[in-house]
Parts: sequence; C-alpha cells; structure tokens
Amino acid sequence: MNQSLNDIYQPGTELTVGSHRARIIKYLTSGGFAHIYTAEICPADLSSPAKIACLKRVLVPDKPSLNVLRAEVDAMKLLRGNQHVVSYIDSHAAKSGVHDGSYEVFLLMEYCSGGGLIDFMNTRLQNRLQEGEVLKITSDITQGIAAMHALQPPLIHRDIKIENVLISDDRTFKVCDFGSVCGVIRPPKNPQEFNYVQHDILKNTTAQYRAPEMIDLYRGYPINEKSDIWALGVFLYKLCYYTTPFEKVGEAAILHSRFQFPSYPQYSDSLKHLISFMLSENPTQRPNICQVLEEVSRIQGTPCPLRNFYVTRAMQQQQQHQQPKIKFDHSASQPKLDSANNIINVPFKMSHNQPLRSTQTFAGAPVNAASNGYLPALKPLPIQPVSSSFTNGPFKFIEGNKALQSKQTPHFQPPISHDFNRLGRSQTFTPTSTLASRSSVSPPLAGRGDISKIISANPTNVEPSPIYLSSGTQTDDGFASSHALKLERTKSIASLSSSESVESQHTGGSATRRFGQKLKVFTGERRSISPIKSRQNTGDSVRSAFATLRRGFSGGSFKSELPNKRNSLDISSTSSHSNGFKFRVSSSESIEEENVYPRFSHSRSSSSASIVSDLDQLQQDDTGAKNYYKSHSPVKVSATQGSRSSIQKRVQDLLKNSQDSPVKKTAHGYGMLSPGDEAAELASQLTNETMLQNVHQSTASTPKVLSPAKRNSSVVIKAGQQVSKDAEEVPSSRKPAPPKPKRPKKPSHLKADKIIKEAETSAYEHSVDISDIEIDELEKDFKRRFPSAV
Ligand SMILES: Nc1ncnc2c1ncn2[C@@H]1O[C@H](COP(=O)(O)OP(=O)(O)OP(=O)(O)O)[C@@H](O)[C@H]1O
Repeated sequence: MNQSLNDIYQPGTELTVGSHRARIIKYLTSGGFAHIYTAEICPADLSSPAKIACLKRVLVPDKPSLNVLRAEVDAMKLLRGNQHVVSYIDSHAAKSGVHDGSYEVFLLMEYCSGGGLIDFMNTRLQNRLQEGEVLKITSDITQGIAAMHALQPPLIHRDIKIENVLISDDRTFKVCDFGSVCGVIRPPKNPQEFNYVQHDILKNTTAQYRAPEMIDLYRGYPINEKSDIWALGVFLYKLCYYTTPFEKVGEAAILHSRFQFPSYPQYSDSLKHLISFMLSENPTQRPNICQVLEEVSRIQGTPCPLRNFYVTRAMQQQQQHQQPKIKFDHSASQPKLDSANNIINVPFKMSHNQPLRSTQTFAGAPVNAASNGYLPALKPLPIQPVSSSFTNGPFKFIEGNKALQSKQTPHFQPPISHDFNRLGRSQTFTPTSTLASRSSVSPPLAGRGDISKIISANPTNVEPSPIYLSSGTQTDDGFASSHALKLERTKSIASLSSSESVESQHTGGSATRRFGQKLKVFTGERRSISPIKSRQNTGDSVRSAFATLRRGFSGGSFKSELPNKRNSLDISSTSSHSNGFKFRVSSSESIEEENVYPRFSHSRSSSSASIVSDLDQLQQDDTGAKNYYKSHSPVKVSATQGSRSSIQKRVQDLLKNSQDSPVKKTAHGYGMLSPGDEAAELASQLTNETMLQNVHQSTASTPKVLSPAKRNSSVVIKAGQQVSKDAEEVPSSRKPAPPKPKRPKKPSHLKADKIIKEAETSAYEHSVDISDIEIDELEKDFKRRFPSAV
C-alpha cells in the first residue's frame, strides 16, 4: 500500500459521502489501495436501520481508473437491497488533494461484521465445514448470484470465489466485489475481438475459477451466466475441500474438467453430483443458477427460496406467442396449487436407479448412483418446476427473496412431469470431449448490450422486478446463441480505457508490504497464519476494482507477467503445471499446493464493463485493433443515436465524440454536481451521474498519492499495445477461425426446452417477428405436450 499510517483517518473524523454524513469509528484493514473503516452514518441506511456502515476509501490514479469504480458502483446499485449481496449505500468521488490527476473515491456500504468467508474457513481447519454449513453458504451465495443473473440483461459476476464473500452479523453470507462484472460476452469473431476478450478475461477473472470457455475462446461459447456457474462449482468444491479442483494440474485439467474428489472430508453423493454438474466442461450442460439453488435446497431438505425466473420467462414468452391462436384452458393445464403454493397435481417422477454416466471418480470409488436420488441433467433441461421439494412429493413454492419476486407473478405454473430418468451426466473426462464440444460450437452470439445498457435496462433503486419479463438470458443451451442478438446499442459505454492500464510494480510502503506484493504476483498473497490463502489457491487474479487500482498505481510490466499467455489459451497445449507447484504444509492437517506458475497481469481497465459494446465496435472496424483502440475513449452516444445507425455513422460518432463531445451532466447518484469540476464532469461522462467535489469535509489529511513517475517508474504498457503484441505471438495454427455456424441437432426428447429457447431468442431479438413456421412448430409442440389445453 502506498499510503502511510498517517493517512488513516482517526476515529471521529467526519466526512460527507454523497448524501450521507459519516463519522469514522474505526480503521479495519487495507485492501489494495483501499482503506476500510467502520463508520457511523447519518441518515441511517434505508434498506436497514443499521447506523454502522463500512466505508471504503480508495485512491484512484487517473480518470480511466475511475471508470472501473464506476462500473462496480453501478453494479452494486443495481443489486441494492438483495440480502445476499453486500449492500451499496452511497458513494462519492473527488479530486484528491494531491494535484496529480488522482481521485479519491468513497464508497459506503453495508458493514459485514462477520468478516470474510476465508477467515471463517480458517477457523475451521481442524474441524472442516459440515455439509449443512457448505449448503447454507452455497445457498446464500447462489441467491446473491441469482440476483445478478435475474437482471435483464443479466450481469455476470466473473469473480466468484471464496475471497469475495463476506459474512453479516446475522450470519448471512454475501457476495461482494463487483469490480469484474460485465454483461454477456459473445464469442469473438475475429483476431481483434479474440485478443480483446482474451485480455479482458485475464484481467478480470481468477485463474483457478476460470471456466473452460474462458480459457479456450476457440470453442465459440459466449461468456455468460454459465461461466459464473462454473466458478460457483469451484467455489463449492473449495468450501468442501479447502482447495480448488484444478489446483494441481491447472488449465489442462480445467479444459477437460478433470478432477477428483478427495476422500476427506466426506460429503454426500448428491453434493458431489451437484459439483460435477456445475463443472461440466460444456457450458450448455451446466445447470442455470435457479437449478443450482433448487438442487441445493433439495439436498438441504428445504423449499427453494426462489422462483425459477428462467422458467417463468419462458412460460410468459410462450404465452405471448400462443395467445392469439390457442385457446388456453388454464384450468386443464395448470397445476393446482394448495394454499401454501404447493403444486398438488403434478406427477413427480424421480428415479433413484439411474446409473451415473460419468467417468469421474469420487475419491477413487465409483459413485453409487442408486443412493443419490438425483442425477444432474444430461442436457439442457426442459422447463423445470419452480422448485422441487426434497421428497417425491409436490413441488413447493415459497415467497423468498423479495428482490427476486415478481410483481408479475405468472398466473400459472408449468405443468411438468419431471422425469429424472432423462437426467444424467454424460460428460466424459477425456480429450475427445473437448473435440466434441468443438464440433458443437454454438454460432456466435451477438452482444446483449454493454453494462451501460444493463444499467439502463435495470434501473437502480428499484427492485429488479422486470426479471420475469421475457428473458434475454441464455438458460441452458447453446441453441439460443444461434440467434444473433439485435440489441440496439443505445450508448457507447463510457469505460473505454483499456489502453490506460498499467502494471504492478510496488513502489511504496513497508518492506513487508513489498514482500507481500511480490508474493502475490507469483504465488498469491500469503497470510502467515492462514493455510487457506485467499489468493494462493485461487490462482492469479484478484479482481476487485480496488485491487486493480492498486496495481494501476504501482506500475510494472504487463509483458513480464505474460510469458505463457499463448499457451494458456492453447487448448492443445499439454503443458503441465505440475512442476510449478510446491507443497507446503500449512497446518497440522492440511497440505496445500502453492501455485507458482506464471501469473497474468491483472491491471484492470474499465473495459471490463463494456466488453460487449467494445466487441461491437471491434466488429465494425475492419482496420483492426489499431484503429479500434484509437477510438477507444469515453464516448457518449445518445439512446436515439444508438439505434441501428450505419457502421460508418457509428464509427464517426464514436470518433467525433471521443474527441470533443461535451458531457451532459445530471445530478443524481454520486451526489451533487459542482459545475466545472473535472471529477464531476468525468463522473457524469461515465455514468450520467455526478460526483461531489470537495465533499470530503474531513479534518484528516488527504492520502498521499505517489507521483506517476514514482509509482510507475518502469513501464506503463497500454493494454491495447500489449494485446496486439500478444496477438502476434499466437501461432498461425491457433489463429481464430470464424466460428462455424453449425447448429447441433437437438435430440427430440429435449424439445421441451425449446420454449425456453424461443423465449430467449425472442428476448434477444426485440425486433424479430415470429414466423408462421415457428408459430406452427410452437403450436405443435404445445399440443403434443399439453394435449388437455387445446
Ligand atoms: N462491507 C464490508 N464489511 C466488512 N468488511 C469489509 C467490507 N468490505 C471489505 N471488508 C474487509 O476489507 C478487506 C478488503 O476489502 P476489499 O477486498 O473490498 O478491498 P480491495 O482493495 O478490493 O482488496 P483486495 O485487493 O485485497 O481484494 C476485505 O477482505 C474485508 O475483510
């Protein structure tokens, strides 16, 4: 940390953060460039009467870095009020007292007095977490992530990991760190896009939690909710075994989802199956977040706390399509609900005898599927019940998380015969599975909108109630991705500053800190006592925006940290990282592997928040990355402008705006606007919101920021340049070929999920008309499945 202890606010220091007064109670800790405090706030937070909040104070070196925080703050705002997400209260930015172009950002959020999950786990080294505890944590975090996936368009967290979970005083586990959040990223279509996405993923994700489709972009899958599901699977595995499933072998194992379950501690087959299911190599075979929660609840023996919003959307979509032609007899087709909202007339078929079709080993022993009672879905699931109860009885519905409860509760529930005979896991952990997945590559998915679109589509301060409207979210299959999205680009995301990223070179702070930093680069941060290293086991990236800012501050070389970048994305690479591990006995009972294979740079730019938009821009720019990055600056395109303008016009607009567009100011969000203030102007430029200037009415001094030269004395490598350079290093055989628009043939037994697909498709393509053929097909399909309804 580049700040001395003198910079720490003393208890009693008073600040203004947005519309809140904050009085420092205590300095808690430092994270990267952030200082974390508890503070008493006035007025108390509306969402909770608590007067104690957490104040995060961050030094931001420059404007582009401010964009990063903006994306994080915006994501927090969208999720505010969800009890499984660390709640945003207020924020504020101003120029720092040091006149070097740096800024100070204050973020007030809910204070989680229980500390971090990582710390909790470290208290349980001798007595590992029991299944009930694992399930409780997983359920909470799944609900937090569900709140993101439920948005339309959805938000992808991209950095789900143990370290990003905090515990509130009521022992609720909460997701934090939204610095890596993005919208759905469609598969890159050309080398420029490929390099851009690759770079963005390296910056914003953590190696051990990276999904196969993130490592091997040539597979042609979008980075979407299913990538979060993978990370959540790794998270769940680590909760159980205190290490990640791919710790030993690394990427080669990730690419084929090759892992084993340790024999200790012992967990039920159901839980292991769930993990395996979530870690399906093929993203289309992973469950969606609602299905994960349903299964967690089933294992817990409790009702599922959320409705399956994917199903609801699909049903609504179907209803919309069919209403004009089909006389829908609700009474015949819809399941009857009892007073507790339980379905009472839906046959529930659950096979306990389905053999598990997986070559995966469970601590060396074959899985006894018969004792499992539940087998994960082999294929994208057909419409699921909103929730399944643990027993073979009726599905149960409860009104759980308010933030996810629809104000438009559907009038009917899906009439489902949930046939578990059809469920099973087909994944084989052989290299051929990769080939198979390649052969069924989904056609490119066009962008679903950048984060600015997400923000505008999901207004803050409002419960994400539109989640039950038609979904633009991919649920289960890649088929939907064959429908290119036609979401209009309403405005160019403000955070177009990847070229500004700088690299780590620690230049200040104590010797201990420097040592710690260095360790972090190569092996993860050490915690001298803790055997569960917050970064050690999780690989290379720490993806909070604040962490990035720290690295941005400290300079360093991106290139130096990317010796193996090419290999890392080479699916054919057989490079084993086994030599890169050394065993370290970190406690009497746990032996941890220390990942020492090269880390990638983690400099973050705001690009993470705008990748879809950026890809669109790249796509339109035939002259490639060079020109793209030239125009890669904060741009404002109005909503009306953005709609389907020609390529030339859009490029012209972008270039023009990047050069001289005056910024439209509004006055909400970060606080009041001080006209003329550059920080406020920037904030407005980035977010249509404003920041307060000099709101910082502290009696304490402003933290010192090292001069750029000092903190970045070696090299500042622009991300764009580096990416281009790396692009040259990609062997020609690995040059991305345009993804084949090959659409895998859908097995007939999966036709039910067509409803979901249609819903998704329709949601993506707002302007697309449903053809007669499709309607006929829908009709036929509907008649076949619900004969009583017609
Ligand atoms: N809302 C909160 N309530 C309680 N403690 C918090 C809260 N936010 C952060 N902390 C504590 O501060 C630490 C650092 O916070 P955070 O991770 O957000 O900062 P950072 O700069 O992103 O750090 P890093 O670079 O290590 O990720 C966390 O590990 C946690 O212990």
